[in-house]
Amino acid sequence: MQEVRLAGFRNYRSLALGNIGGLTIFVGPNATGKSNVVEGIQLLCAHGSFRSARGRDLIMWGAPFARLEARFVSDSRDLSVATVIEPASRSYTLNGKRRAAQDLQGILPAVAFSPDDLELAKGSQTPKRSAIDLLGSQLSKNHRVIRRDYEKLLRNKNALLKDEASDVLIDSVNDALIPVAARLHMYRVALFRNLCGRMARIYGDITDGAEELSYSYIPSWLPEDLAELAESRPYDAEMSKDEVLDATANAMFSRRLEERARHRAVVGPHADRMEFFIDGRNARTFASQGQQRSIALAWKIAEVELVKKMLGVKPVLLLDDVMSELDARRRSALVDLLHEDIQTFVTATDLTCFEDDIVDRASVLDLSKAGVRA
Ligand SMILES: Nc1ncnc2c1ncn2[C@@H]1O[C@H](COP(=O)(O)OP(=O)(O)OP(=O)(O)O)[C@@H](O)[C@H]1O
Repeated sequence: MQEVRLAGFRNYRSLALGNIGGLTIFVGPNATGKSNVVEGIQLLCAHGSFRSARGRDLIMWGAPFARLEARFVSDSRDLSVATVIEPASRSYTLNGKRRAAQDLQGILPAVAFSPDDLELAKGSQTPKRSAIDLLGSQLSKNHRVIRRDYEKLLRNKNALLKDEASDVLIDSVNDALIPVAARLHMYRVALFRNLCGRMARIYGDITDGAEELSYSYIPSWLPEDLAELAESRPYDAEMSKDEVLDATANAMFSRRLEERARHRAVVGPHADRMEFFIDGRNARTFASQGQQRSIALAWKIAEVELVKKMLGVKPVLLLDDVMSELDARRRSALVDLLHEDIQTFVTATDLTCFEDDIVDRASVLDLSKAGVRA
């Protein structure tokens, strides 16, 4: 990425970054807009962001729309991508020509790591599902399209359940939902398995082989006794697409009264869970904060590896405010990536958490300085 421009985005009326090198460190006191720049770059690359904000939150207060643009070289070609964000819609261009978001997928992939990711091994499941789908959407157009279709159908179903619609209407939306749910499940599980295989090795490296990382992917349709078991020890069952289809359809049927009573869908990939285990014990309940952070770090390093392997390009790495959150050992695992010739943007309130050699080869941009923000 050689150039980035943000206009009417978050707290930036206009920000232009040119001659971008391998490593850029954005510094500035709290609330200067460091995370905002990183979010803008991630939206340009991944067409999604670690903050999952609505359009109207991304547009500068009072501005009609936001425009993000990046110039970069891919396969020796000069390319420019732009995203225009309006309150209720987004549009994308490649070299000035209008494109669908999925057509730009994977051209300029990004891996972002923010303090929220440090919670990836903890309780809430939503960030894990979002992280795996955001990664999948960058790696495969199909994953993106299926996820979008699934979310649309799920919104329809939830609206019907809320309105206490007739069984006929709910059955018809279920008929459309089941195959899409099964496909999204298959994509997710394959990706999660691939990611976790790498994470296990990376986690072993971070802990000098002293601890073993394993995982469970717990589908929402798993019977309660098996789901409980999968929460207490690693679970990774291989199932064919037809088996997943049947399991989804059966669970939707057997839990239809529960869905009616709760006025929302309880079966489907939006309710699947992912758990990690250290030496066979559930990390959510037993891991120390440091161990949970190592899992998050292993997840992110594994994402970088996967993007490189599957897309054949190095992702842009966005490290928002995480350096100061990691101890020296974990920071050094992350810094190893900075030596891998991966274009990286890092934010920090000051430079104290960086080794001298890192600062020496970085472009340091103080976002609080006049002239940086117009
Ligand atoms: N749509 C918007 N329009 C204008 N300003 C916004 C908008 N959204 C967020 N902001 C402002 O942007 C400011 C900077 O936010 P940002 O999260 O980038 O700060 P930061 O430099 O990363 O801070 P910290 O070091 O505390 O994480 C915040 O004060 C916020 O109120």
